[in-house]
Amino acid sequence: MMDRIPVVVLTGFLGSGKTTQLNAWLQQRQDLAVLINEMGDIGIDQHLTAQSGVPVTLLAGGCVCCVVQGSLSSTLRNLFMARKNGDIPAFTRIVLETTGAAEPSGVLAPLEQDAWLKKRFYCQSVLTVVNVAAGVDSIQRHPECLEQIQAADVLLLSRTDQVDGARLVGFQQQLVALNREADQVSTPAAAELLERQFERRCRITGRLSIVAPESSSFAPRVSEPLPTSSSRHQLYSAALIWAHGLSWVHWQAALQQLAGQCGDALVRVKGLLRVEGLDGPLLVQWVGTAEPELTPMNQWPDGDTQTRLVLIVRHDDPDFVHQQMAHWQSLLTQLLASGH
Ligand SMILES: Nc1nc2c(ncn2[C@@H]2O[C@H](COP(=O)(O)OP(=O)(O)OP(=O)(O)O)[C@@H](O)[C@H]2O)c(=O)[nH]1
Repeated sequence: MMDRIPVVVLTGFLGSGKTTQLNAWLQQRQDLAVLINEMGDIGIDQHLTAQSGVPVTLLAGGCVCCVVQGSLSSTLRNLFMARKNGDIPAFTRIVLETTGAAEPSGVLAPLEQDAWLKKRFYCQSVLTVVNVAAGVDSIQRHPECLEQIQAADVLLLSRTDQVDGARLVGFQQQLVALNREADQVSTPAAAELLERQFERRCRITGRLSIVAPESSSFAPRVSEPLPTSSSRHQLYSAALIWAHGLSWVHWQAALQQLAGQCGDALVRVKGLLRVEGLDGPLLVQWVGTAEPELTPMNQWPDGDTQTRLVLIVRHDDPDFVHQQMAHWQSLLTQLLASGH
């Protein structure tokens, strides 16, 4: 059999720190190809990925574990052929950054079920980023978090800078109860991790051998059967593309309004905002109920100076996110019209 190309699955809940970890690897390694899967219809992450010269492909519009599995298969085929024909550098492995809602075994299904792909690719590892500051609450609230932790070969602990030592140790023990086989490593993890092989996965024809949790106290509160549509997660996204800009102060007020509208349902916001007086966009990174992080960027990553923002909520009504976005957009229009 020809040498197969390893695929490393980088997963972790929304906003846990996947792109941040990926960027750290891209600064050290030129021999990767990267696939970035985003839930929303517009991609933000590919603009935040270091300009490293490695091939980066965006799979937008849904989760690779269910909605865009077909796109994953065709993208892997295209990458294989482009590499073979010398159209792109001869990468040694693929890093697949999933959406924060992905179920890792669903992500791997095309690699196991498609005979053509199976001959050419294999899953080398599942690396799961866990936001230590969000802690147990996040695991209890979001069933995806638990699935991702249990599927991991290695747990990459992010935001260790935001918790004290005792809390970190306590949380690590709780993670052992959920997946006792996975090593725990703080981010940014060294790039050597990308080489590590995990025997149990290869032996069982690439299938995940999920480690059963010892403790039931982490059982997710939402325990509905998992349908295969995009609604399986009760996580829904809406995107805004807006040609206009506002002052920084008005953007802050508008973001507060968005938080008020969505309440506890708000899970993740990220975007590039056009701000009057700034050459580049204002990068918004907002995870759960924490304060939004607003960072001015020197320049627009792709020359497109429109405001772009993705909102992700957890709600049982799929229309909720669109209603909130429509409501918010009318607020933005009012702010614009008010002449601020
Ligand atoms: N303080 C701190 N912030 C972090 C750390 N890791 C990530 N962040 C911040 O957390 C936010 C989200 O990080 P990302 O790397 O974009 O998270 P992600 O998992 O790729 O997000 P999604 O793709 O939306 O699921 C960003 O503002 C990061 O700067 C960390 O270890 N410490």
